[in-house]
Amino acid sequence: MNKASEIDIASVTKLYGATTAVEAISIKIPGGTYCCLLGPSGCGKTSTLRMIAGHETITSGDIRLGNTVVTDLPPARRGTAMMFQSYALFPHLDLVDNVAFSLKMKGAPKDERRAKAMKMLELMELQAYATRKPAQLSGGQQQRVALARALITNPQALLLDEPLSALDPFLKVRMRAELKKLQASLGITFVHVTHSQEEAMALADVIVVMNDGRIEQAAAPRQVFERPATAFVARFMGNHNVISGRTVENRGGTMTLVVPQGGRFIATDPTDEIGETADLAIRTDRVRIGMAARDGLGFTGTITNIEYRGASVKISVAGAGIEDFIAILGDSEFFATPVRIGDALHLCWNQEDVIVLGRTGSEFHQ
Ligand SMILES: Nc1ncnc2c1ncn2[C@@H]1O[C@H](COP(=O)(O)OP(=O)(O)OP(=O)(O)O)[C@@H](O)[C@H]1O
Repeated sequence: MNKASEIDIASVTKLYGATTAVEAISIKIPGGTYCCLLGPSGCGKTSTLRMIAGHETITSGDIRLGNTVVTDLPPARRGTAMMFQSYALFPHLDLVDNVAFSLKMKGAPKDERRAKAMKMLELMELQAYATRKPAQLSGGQQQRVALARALITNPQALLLDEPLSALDPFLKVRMRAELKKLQASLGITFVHVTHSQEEAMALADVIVVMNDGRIEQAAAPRQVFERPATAFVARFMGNHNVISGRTVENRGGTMTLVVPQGGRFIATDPTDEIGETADLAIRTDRVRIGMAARDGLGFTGTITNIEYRGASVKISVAGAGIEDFIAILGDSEFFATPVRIGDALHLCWNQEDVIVLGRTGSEFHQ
């Protein structure tokens, strides 16, 4: 295999007529990284992937792979390979011919391309099915054929467009582990488009969260989850409450206080300097029930819903101008003192569990 190459996306914009699909995004994906482009439908993930592959023209900006600016190169000359959502296998060809297809296009002799295709099928543990047609395989096996077909060109980067979406949930989790293993053993860069937070968290070294054609945050999964940069990222990653609050300067430094609309300051000191309003995130599993601790922040509301989830219980509370605030409690904690819908409940959390969020994605730092 080739040495893994960095992918440098520099101020890349994609317009389709009047529609801005991707707006001046910049990111460097280090060589050998498993990178997931994550975001809701229409945020520009696929357009970004297709521009890296060369299947879509770049309106402005440049893409570099290793030392080569590939902006104007055709797909076959970029050193990338693409695996499509639908696998795009040829139904009338057997597995060997499917896998060998791109070598045939390049004019490789028949013996050579069949030998290489067999090697790729062996890598994917499909050698026993070499003479079958794609329709005679399971979904997971078809996916491995598509991988073999993409990897036969010895790419520096493999580009995967929602590669797991056609699989049932059980197979999805299994193939996810296989993709991760494959990337680690090949050592090449994988760029994987997904709208599933869970998939991105499980696979990626770097998650690029996109929204409305822009990058909201690009960081390791743990950082994206524990330190979401914006309200969008916190909401999209899930398991966070996003509320409005104010930073307050006091003698001990900056402190963040929650100011529910129409409610009151909590744990504030009259001498404190009230700062700007900001969005705050509080992880749902960091919320506790009961009286506020001395430095504890919180509010009292009414329980609007309770969902049993096995190991945990999800409690929704509304009050103090906050419409829907979620607390996830361990099952034993919940059942020790069970509460019911309609009960009043005090929720609290610690100062160090408050994350101050940036306003827009423009504050993106690598
Ligand atoms: N060929 C096209 N012509 C016109 N508009 C397009 C075209 N392809 C994409 N778009 C628009 O560009 C925006 C970004 O689309 P893109 O497919 O990149 O998003 P996505 O995040 O991959 O979405 P999905 O998850 O639904 O595939 C959308 O508003 C989409 O409607």
